[in-house]
Amino acid sequence: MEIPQQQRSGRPSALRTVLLLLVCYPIVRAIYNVYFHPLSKIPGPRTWAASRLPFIRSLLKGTIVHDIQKLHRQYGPILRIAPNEVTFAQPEAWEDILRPQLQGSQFPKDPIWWSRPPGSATSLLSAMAPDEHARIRKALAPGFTPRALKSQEPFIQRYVGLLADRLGETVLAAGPSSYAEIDIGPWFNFATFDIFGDLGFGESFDCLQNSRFHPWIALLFNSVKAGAFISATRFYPAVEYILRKCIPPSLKKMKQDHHQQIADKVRRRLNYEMERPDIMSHVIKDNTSQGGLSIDEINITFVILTTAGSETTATALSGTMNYLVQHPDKLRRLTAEVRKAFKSASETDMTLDALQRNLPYLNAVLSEGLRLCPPVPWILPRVVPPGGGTVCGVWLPEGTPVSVQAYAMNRDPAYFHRPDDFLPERWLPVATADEKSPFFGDRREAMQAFSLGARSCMGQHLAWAEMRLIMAKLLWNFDFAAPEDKGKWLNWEDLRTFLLVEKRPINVTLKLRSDQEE
Ligand code: HEM
Repeated sequence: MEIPQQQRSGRPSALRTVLLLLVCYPIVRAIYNVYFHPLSKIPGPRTWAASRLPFIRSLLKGTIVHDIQKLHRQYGPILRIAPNEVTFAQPEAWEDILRPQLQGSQFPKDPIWWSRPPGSATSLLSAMAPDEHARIRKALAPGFTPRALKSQEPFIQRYVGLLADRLGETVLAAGPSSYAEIDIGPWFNFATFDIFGDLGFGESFDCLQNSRFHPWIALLFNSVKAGAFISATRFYPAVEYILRKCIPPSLKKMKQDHHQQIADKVRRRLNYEMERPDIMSHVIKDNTSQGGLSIDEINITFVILTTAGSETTATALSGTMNYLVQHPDKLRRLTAEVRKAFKSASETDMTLDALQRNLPYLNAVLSEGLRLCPPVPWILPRVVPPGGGTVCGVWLPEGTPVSVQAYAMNRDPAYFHRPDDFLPERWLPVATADEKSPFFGDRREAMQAFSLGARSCMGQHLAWAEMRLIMAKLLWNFDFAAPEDKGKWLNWEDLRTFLLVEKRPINVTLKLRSDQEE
């Protein structure tokens, strides 16, 4: 049978039209994005303004924080990093985005990064609506006050003591009067995970006991990395849909087992008959009142707290120690301060109170560590609320994702003198009081390692307590140094970021302090 002429030519021409559209649409869209989009006047590279792809590439490579830092240097503190997104490296952005003054003008979280996976309960981090977030935060808050911290001090002291003991054994195993060369990074993780295990679930993860990660924790960083990949797919819902369909059953089973383990841990803690002043005790106590948390909300929130509270603190400690051993003069000054302040490193001498009050250089060193190695190097996007909003003097249409670049800002010469150098002195009181100090003009408010506002870090008192005690106890007990072979030194700027910082070995040498050997 002969196919009519119209039909014969119709198919190819329909196909041609579809192909033409597929080719033309992205080009037209890119031209619109660069020249006619409401954000077209905001500085930034054209390729990033034209399409989301350069951003995604940088995110998946783990270089997003450094790429954006370079772009800020080139284009200034207000930067368009995707067709519809703007990021800021200007101190005022903290207040404008995270603590807006006008009632009802909260910038909610961008669901691309935070929305919960299907079937999962709402957690503190995934709660989008301000009132739902406030309900969960209120239930957790009593466990994070300075008063609660006081009653949690014995738990913290126990694990930090165990950390010092285990490192002491490692040194002794290397032979008398000798020194050990170790990667100190995992040890910080062991301590912070064990502390949170006990404060959160009533049982440590036994990382210090076994000198290795609990299998569950070994999965956590990979899941944070996977989180970056999942967020990338969400920019293209069809890709996200297909990838979700392709998840192998073995991976789904692993996830289920993981959740079951957490649920078991939480159940065991909830069944305790004895009172213990940990974080969970406050959740249980207040849970009978209206607005308490469901068991699923407790499970998921405590999983998130485990990473939020442990990985971050360990990163800050790793970064600070890495800078210290590479700056022997600062290390010497800090070690001397710690050893002079305490007769012993016992719980009764080296208290959290004393560490906070009497060691200005320790506090300055940790602040400098947080500046150069922020554990949360960029605050993931919030969304401009209905009606639009102004950030750093720029009006933005509603729905625009906006973020704060902590890493770029902390190393910006516009805000800090010699910004890439490790100079704890900038945080000493004299630097703010003495006009002649080179650090007098530093914009210290640019550094907000714990963020600001309704969603700022709940665990900052705990984090400071852990950082001070761990650093002081180790320096009191051991002499630290960098390995002689500079090839083993880590350059913090080389680390990749997948929402959190991906660490590499922090090689240090340590021996028992020389005035104690005999
Ligand atoms: C040096 C250590 C730490 C740093 C630098 C840090 C930093 C931060 C930052 C920047 C945020 C805000 C993230 C955002 O809004 O996108 C945050 C949130 C949070 N942090 Fe931390 N954190 C640290 C340790 C801890 C610890 C020890 C805990 C307690 C277990 C903790 C619990 C939380 C919680 C619960 C939130 C979410 C608060 C909310 O959404 O209402 N953090 N942290």
